[in-house]
Amino acid sequence: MVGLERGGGEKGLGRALAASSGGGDMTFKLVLLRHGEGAWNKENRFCSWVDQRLTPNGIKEAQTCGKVLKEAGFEFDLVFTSILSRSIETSWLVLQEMEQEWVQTESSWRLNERHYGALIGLNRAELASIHGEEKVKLWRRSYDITPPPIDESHSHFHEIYNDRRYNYCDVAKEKLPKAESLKEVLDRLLPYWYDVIVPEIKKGKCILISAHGNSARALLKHLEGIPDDEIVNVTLPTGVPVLLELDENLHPVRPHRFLGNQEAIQAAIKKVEDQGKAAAPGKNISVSAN
Ligand SMILES: O=C(OP(=O)(O)O)[C@H](O)COP(=O)(O)O
Repeated sequence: MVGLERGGGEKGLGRALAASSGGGDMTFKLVLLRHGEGAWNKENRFCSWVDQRLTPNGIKEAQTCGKVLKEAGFEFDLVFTSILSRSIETSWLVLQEMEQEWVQTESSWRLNERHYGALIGLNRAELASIHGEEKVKLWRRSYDITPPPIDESHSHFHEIYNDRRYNYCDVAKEKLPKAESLKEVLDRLLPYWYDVIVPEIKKGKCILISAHGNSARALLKHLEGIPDDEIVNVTLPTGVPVLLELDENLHPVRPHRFLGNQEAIQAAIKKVEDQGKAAAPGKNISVSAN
């Protein structure tokens, strides 16, 4: 369990930083979150736009996250999620734990996980044993490499594109991505960030964004100006709140902070990184190494 006592100094953090003016300068706080563990996180498969539920462990992670944020004194005014169930379910559990279930929530496909194209459903370790760990790392963590696109022959194509949640997007269904690099995630996320989220932050609202490993990485890259060749080293664990403190121009006033037990968080990051290590070759892997 993530314990505040070990991290130290987090009690009252939310209150102290709530759009406050310390020394005359406005500081906005924003909490970014990758949802709790989903079924395919556990199976080490690229989940992406396939709608998977939280595992019992993922539910616990979300509840622990809620406890951490409550203990730190956060009072959210608005929550944003993707339209994938695991990010929505995580936000419910966090708010429930914080006794803030009433907080308004808005969901957009623009916060969805990166579209992993033809890699969706594949096991990372098996893929690494075929194509090599370096190639899998490039697919997972590079900035501008787009994986092979999904097509109708993919076993999850129709499940994704016939899902009626995509009828309500602000782009036509046929224009939705078929694969994305991190750069392409940022391209579709930024209009939502600037048009919808930023105005709310500038009103002084305390915002939680419950998103995904790569949609959260893309936003973090943008906000912190992380260079293209350094974003490869940024990995987010499931269910751990990331605090960003921004000035009035939405520039970070200090580097982002993971809230909770720092030892446990570092171990969780390593676990996500290790998902790309090679294992014995499996069956049913049919992606071309282009
Ligand atoms: O669905 C995914 O991310 P999510 O669990 O944050 O929604 C991706 O499969 C994450 O894969 P990655 O950690 O290899 O980028």
